[in-house]
Amino acid sequence: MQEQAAGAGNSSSPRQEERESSGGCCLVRGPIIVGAGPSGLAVAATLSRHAVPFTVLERSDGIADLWTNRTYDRLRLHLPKVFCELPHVGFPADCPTYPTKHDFLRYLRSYAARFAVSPLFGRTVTRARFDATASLWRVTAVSAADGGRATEYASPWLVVASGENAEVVEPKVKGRERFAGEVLHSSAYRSGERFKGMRVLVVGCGNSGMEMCLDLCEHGAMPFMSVRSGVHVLPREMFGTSTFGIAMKLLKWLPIKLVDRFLLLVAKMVLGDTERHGLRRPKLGPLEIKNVTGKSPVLDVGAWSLIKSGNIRIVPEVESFTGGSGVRFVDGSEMSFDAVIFATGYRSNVPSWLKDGDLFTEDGKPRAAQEPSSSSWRGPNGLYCVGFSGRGLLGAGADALRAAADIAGRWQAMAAAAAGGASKISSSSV
Ligand SMILES: Cc1cc2nc3c(=O)[nH]c(=O)nc-3n(C[C@H](O)[C@H](O)[C@H](O)COP(=O)(O)OP(=O)(O)OC[C@H]3O[C@@H](n4cnc5c(N)ncnc54)[C@H](O)[C@@H]3O)c2cc1C
Ligand SMILES: NC(=O)C1=CN([C@@H]2O[C@H](COP(=O)(O)OP(=O)(O)OC[C@H]3O[C@@H](n4cnc5c(N)ncnc54)[C@H](OP(=O)(O)O)[C@@H]3O)[C@@H](O)[C@H]2O)C=CC1
Ligand SMILES: O=C(O)C(=O)Cc1c[nH]c2ccccc12
Repeated sequence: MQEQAAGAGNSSSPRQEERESSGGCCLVRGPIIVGAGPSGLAVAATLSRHAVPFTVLERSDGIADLWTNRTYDRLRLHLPKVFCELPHVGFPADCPTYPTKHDFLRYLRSYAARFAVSPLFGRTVTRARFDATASLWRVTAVSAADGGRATEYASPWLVVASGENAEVVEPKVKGRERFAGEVLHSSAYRSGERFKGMRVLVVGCGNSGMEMCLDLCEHGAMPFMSVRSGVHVLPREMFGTSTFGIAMKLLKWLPIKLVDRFLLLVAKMVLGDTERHGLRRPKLGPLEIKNVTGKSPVLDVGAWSLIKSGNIRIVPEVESFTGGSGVRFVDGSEMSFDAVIFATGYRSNVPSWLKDGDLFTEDGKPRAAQEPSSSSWRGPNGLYCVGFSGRGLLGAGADALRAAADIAGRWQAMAAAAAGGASKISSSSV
């Protein structure tokens, strides 16, 4: 049966044609791309420039689900826009240096429209395996709107672009079911407005935890931030320019350890000693730890001064919920809260559906991240990974360019071989 494309214009798009093959499987033209976030869009756009067709499968009902449905209202990119551009198109000149999430979404929508990327929405990829006999990736996607109907798509190339933040991470804390107040993950937090006057425990001190505490304060709530192992806090800007931009420039000339020492020296001058206020700094420097473990430094947008002034209070790691509004910490102390927000991060979901290829560890990280000599963007048998290098949007764009160029080379070689075969047939039949 011919699979009907869900997104408007998809079935009519020559780039995303699907061809029926036997056994209820759609053999698609060009690669299958899993995910229509910034990474998936960047690969699709670059393929489009190489005149290679593609099929994008996206579980949500629109592009960039993370940015559309799983982020808070006050979110802005914390790197300047020049470091967050996707390949081929910059942000508009009138867009602020640190675009809001709405600016970013506008940019992504216009990017998708410009390159005629029309994903098949509502398709959750649940399985992908390489069929060595047919030399094809067989990708199963389930459509909730269609009563959970599963469709198999097949292609010689599979691009994994489902993101490092596909699923929420929430620790299983003892006694959670006995907590009387609301418990939510940062991905479900929109604004501090409805927490006005409430004592809110925010678990985690990454960028999400910090920015939510700031937002809660600004909305008249009383935030407490639970810290397990500490974090590097850096000012978002140093000497009037972005800290990230300065770091990138210095890295061209200096080793990472030296750049880290410089960043920490300036951070100490600007922010003071964070350890004195309960935020221990990790042993590795801010850039090195990002490289080695993926842990992001906090780029401060205002929370730090509220920690210093005591408006955001630091508390230890949570041990258990004690019933009612009580929470016990690992140092044995107890406090009561009206709500708890887990700002405990995200993980990729690739290991749950990618059944072949040795590119990912069991916890969803590209193996190459542990082996710096190997590349994380290409795996065996026509498998590609975009957006898993732990280097944000800039890294995703670089992966996309490499993956699309590699696929385009193979696509063109196949097309040339097919044309050669066809001309042989036609000349022999004349
Ligand atoms: C709050 C927040 C702020 C951030 N800010 C910045 C920033 O300022 N600068 C920066 O460089 N980076 C930032 N990041 C990092 C972020 O990872 C990137 O900005 C960007 O979203 C990565 O794009 P992506 O396409 O790889 O992943 P995502 O944006 O997560 O997109 C992946 C897409 O794949 C879909 N998907 C997942 N699983 C499946 C499946 N099984 N089947 C089908 N579809 C699937 C998802 O629905 C989603 O639409 C931020 C992250 C967060 C959480
Ligand atoms: N404005 C922006 O651009 C923003 C960007 N981001 C980015 O989004 C990504 C995700 O950020 P974020 O959501 O903050 O997640 P992170 O993974 O960066 O931080 C998670 C936090 O939760 C803590 N944590 C995790 N598990 C547990 C546990 N079991 N018990 C106690 N604490 C725990 C971690 O502590 P520990 O270190 O001890 O594991 C850490 O402090 C990052 O790349 C970040 O930079 C996020 C928000 C805003
Ligand atoms: O927001 C993030 O965590 C990102 O992935 C962006 C990013 C990539 N490399 C960095 C180094 C320092 C701070 C942020 C980033």
